[in-house]
Amino acid sequence: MELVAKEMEIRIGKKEIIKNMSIHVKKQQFVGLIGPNGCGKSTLLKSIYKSLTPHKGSVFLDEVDVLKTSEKKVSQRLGVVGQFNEMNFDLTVQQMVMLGRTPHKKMLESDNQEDFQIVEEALVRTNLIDYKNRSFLSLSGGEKQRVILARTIAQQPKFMILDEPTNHLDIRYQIEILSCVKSLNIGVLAALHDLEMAAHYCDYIYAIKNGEVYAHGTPNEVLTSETIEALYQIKCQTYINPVTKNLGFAFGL
Ligand SMILES: Nc1ncnc2c1ncn2[C@@H]1O[C@H](COP(=O)(O)OP(=O)(O)OP(=O)(O)O)[C@@H](O)[C@H]1O
Repeated sequence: MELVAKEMEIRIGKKEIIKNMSIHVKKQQFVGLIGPNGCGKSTLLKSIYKSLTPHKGSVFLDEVDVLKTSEKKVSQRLGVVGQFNEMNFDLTVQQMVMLGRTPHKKMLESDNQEDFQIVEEALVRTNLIDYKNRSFLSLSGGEKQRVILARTIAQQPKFMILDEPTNHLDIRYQIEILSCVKSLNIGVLAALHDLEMAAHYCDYIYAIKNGEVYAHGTPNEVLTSETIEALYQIKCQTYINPVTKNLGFAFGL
């Protein structure tokens, strides 16, 4: 699916958080949002997945007018992996992942064989099969994050939004999670802090500063020393990472 968010404006109280921002994610593209803390990445994403209502703008997933469509219909297409995954009641990992099937079900419809199969596959993809019967609340932050990804995969979305999906994850799992999402071959819009990960996984990047698009283009076009210095107010030199053979970054104040 393609995502087109046009001329978005979001105010919280009197503060203008997002100012006339437009984002386009083409079919099967992995698009990154980068930018300093507080620049508006999460706010923009929340308005796209209907957790916050923008003051102006439109969001379309193909022909679906997201802002005017019910949450259930949107979540049959759109999956979200957010930053915080706190819950007050406990479920097993399998039950948590099964919740991903909810948008596809009628009220009180029970889980069928196909649902269990889809959940099993999502657990395998996220390396969680051995955790199936563990209590969700007993998991580490990184393990919880993988369960949330598994739940989103079980939702079988046609488009995915990720808000710093690799928070809490060690380097191996950062790579595994992003590779797993990439292998789904669906449109993805992801807020990412790690620039090397962004360089490696993104087909296209929007750099955000003070609620506006500061630069956009391919990783090579956007992730230049000049742009990074201007975004984060630091010194930066780019190089080719000898291990990944990709763009690498050296930082200093
Ligand atoms: N409910 C709120 N009330 C007041 N200000 C808010 C609220 N939510 C967000 N903001 C402000 O909006 C700005 C953008 O926040 P947002 O969380 O979108 O940034 P971000 O780019 O995702 O940051 P980070 O990288 O730290 O997650 C920040 O200055 C934040 O303090």
